[in-house]
Amino acid sequence: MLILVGSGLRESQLTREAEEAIKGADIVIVETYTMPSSKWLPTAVRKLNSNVREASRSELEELSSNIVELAFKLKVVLVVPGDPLIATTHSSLVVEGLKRGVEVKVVSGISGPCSVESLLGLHFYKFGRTVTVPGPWRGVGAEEAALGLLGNLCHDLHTLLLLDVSPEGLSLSPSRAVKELKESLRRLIGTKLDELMNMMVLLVSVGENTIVKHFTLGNADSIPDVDVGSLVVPSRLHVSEREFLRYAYSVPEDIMMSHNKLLQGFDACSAYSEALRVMYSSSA
Ligand SMILES: C[S@@+](CC[C@H](N)C(=O)[O-])C[C@H]1O[C@@H](n2cnc3c(N)ncnc32)[C@H](O)[C@@H]1O
Repeated sequence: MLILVGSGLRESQLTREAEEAIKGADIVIVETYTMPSSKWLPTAVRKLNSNVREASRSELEELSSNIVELAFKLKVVLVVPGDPLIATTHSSLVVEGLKRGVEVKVVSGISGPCSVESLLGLHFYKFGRTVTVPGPWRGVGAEEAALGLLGNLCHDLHTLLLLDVSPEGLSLSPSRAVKELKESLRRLIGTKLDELMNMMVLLVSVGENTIVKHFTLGNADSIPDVDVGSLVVPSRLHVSEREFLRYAYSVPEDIMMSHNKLLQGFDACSAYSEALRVMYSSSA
């Protein structure tokens, strides 16, 4: 049997179901490479089971057919930070197991990206496509992320931007992510980017002490660095969303009102079509 277990974001978020699965496993594999802030995880898992192996990305990729093989005879548990299937590639392991007739179970965990959306108090139904800002180690620009953002703005939807994690397990810094995003937006929409410089961006790092900082696209120099974080560009904020941000995170009302005014006047759909045209013609 193969069980994918989500650990949540810290030890106190390990569910009873997760603990039982880990305790009852013949072998436990732990990966921490998808989340830079999960260094606590192997120690927490070893408190519940002594047969624990830590796997890097390449080890896990190499091991994946062995994992499925082992799961025919043994109870194999793969522990993943957050939720095991949100913004990770582990669904291929589930499919591989099912294809080969192995019993597969998934134990959900509290997820970083989901917690970001939840804790901001923004309307869940108003989130559009989630994108990842790639790190310099990928050797590609952030055009895909920029397109996703413009498409969401065109549809009046919020955008969650995840920060890429390097093969060594380091997160792209928020200020570098904004720099990459601006460079890509400039390539795609040229001077229309100037109209977005006062657009509000939120940096969110969910933890025991959740951090929410607001800044503008044009003024991202003072953003703090965090171990793990996400950026959110809200679409036009509803009054209930503004109240939440104001009372929970002290985001000033005048900043949110000028953000709304800016988006009201910005023709996001024409910027989006221009960006698509640039992308399309440069890749043709
Ligand atoms: C590849 S995703 C993995 C998500 C994981 N499977 C989960 O469910 O939490 C990792 C990205 O999610 C975002 N993220 C994860 N945990 C976070 C947290 N505690 N606060 C803010 N963003 C977080 C960051 O952008 C991070 O680079």
